[in-house]
Amino acid sequence: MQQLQESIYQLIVETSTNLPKDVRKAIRQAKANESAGTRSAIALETITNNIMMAEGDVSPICQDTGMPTFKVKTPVGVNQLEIKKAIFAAMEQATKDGKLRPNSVDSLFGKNSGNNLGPGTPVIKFEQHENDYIDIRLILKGGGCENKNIQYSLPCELEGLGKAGRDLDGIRKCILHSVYQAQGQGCSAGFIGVGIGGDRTSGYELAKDQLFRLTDDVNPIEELKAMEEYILENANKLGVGTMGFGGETTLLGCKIGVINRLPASFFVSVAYNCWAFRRLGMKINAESGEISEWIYRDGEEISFTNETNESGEQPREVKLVAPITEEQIRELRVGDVVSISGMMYTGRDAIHHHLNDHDSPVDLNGQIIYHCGPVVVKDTDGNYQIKAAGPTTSIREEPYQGDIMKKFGIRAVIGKGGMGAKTLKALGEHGGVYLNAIGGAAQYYAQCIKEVKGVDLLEFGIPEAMWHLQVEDFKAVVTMDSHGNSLHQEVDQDSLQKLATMAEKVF
Ligand SMILES: O=C(O)C[C@H](O)C(=O)O
Ligand code: SF4
Repeated sequence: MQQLQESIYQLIVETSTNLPKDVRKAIRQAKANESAGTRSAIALETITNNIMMAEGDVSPICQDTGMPTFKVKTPVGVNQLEIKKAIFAAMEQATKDGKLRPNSVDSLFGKNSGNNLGPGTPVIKFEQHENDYIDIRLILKGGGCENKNIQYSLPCELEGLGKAGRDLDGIRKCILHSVYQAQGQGCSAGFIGVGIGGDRTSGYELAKDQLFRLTDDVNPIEELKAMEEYILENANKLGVGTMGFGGETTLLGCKIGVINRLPASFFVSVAYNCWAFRRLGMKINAESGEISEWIYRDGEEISFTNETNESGEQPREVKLVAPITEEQIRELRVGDVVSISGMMYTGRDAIHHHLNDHDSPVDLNGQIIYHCGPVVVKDTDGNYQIKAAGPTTSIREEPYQGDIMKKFGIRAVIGKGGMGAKTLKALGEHGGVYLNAIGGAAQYYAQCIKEVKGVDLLEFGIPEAMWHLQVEDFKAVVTMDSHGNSLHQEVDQDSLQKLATMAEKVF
């Protein structure tokens, strides 16, 4: 049991900190395809640096270590309850060690269990197999990309593509649409797993199962092989690009599976996974609990160190230190890069909900709010250490953001994926700016955080508390300015037009 727990702990740590080779390969290709100096190229540079930093420091690639999902195959006769116990204990340890963020939240009362255990967490699926070893695979899929999963019920009418019928071409349209609707919000470029058929539950299950396939495997069903190739090629013509910045690569992988359906139902379910596609596996000796082999680790080592693009024209870089004045904000334009030093305050879902009808625990006048739920541990001296701190998807705060900026005099918000029309209007009225940080680059940003100066509302749990952070040279891109410009709106409209050129029947 102790050895089994130790092996599973290794699996968790490696999955969270060391991106698999096939995923790295796809990212390396995306980087090679991007022209030097573009926003997407710069974002990919940060992403690849982040991947290397996470591996080197054995720290989470992304602060959102997701919904841990274990798929376990055991020889007949192995005690599955023992395995479950070992998984729970290993999860708890990995959370304590800052390799996982406490991510299990009571849905009714909002309390974070603090140890990643609770009703429904983690997800563990058992099966038996004829082999004599335990095959255990783990995927850590974050909440932001999970929110971009989508399920279609055919026939249906799709934006840009028109009617999608109960046939291969209808399926093609759904899959293309799924990539379009994700935009940059699930930290594109992403990977998709698609499930055709089943009921609503088994359809999604099948879609997620596809994420356990290697990115370069070949679909044994001829039609699906052709579909996977078609989608990968054509989704990359949408121009959403890394983080939704526009660019050459929008999709890094597409895997499609099929099961039977009911006569009345025809579901196409899509599981969207961000570039931080964390999945690993191992074979464990059923007697001793020792690791006998890693899965998803074959092949050449993939690093990015020598791949640095020669930079083309560099965007304008503006230094910001809070408190920021309205005049400073009005000077910023979409496309500018800002480098922030000084203070910023984290605030995500619970904080925005709270600030809507409460006072702020700190004076936010002229300040910067960072949409971020970090991984935090206390060191031996009792000081908080930020272990991972990338941005979270900002659009969830759309109902609140504009009002809260005006109410407290906040001048800048940092997040990812962009915000909507209401916030854009408020930025213009109030003199505010939206800054896009690179999603998933949790090590890169953690390194910019020099000190935790304080924390408020810790009762909301570590990811949801308001952390007072002192930062140095924290870089982000202006993607929505106070003059009515939004890069996100532009990329969305442009990609919708491109999607519409793909309406004609192909399959
Ligand atoms: O919860 C987070 O920190 C990020 C989340 O995965 C997101 O993409 O919004
Ligand atoms: S922040 Fe981005 S990279 Fe991290 S889990 Fe969310 S979608 Fe994935």
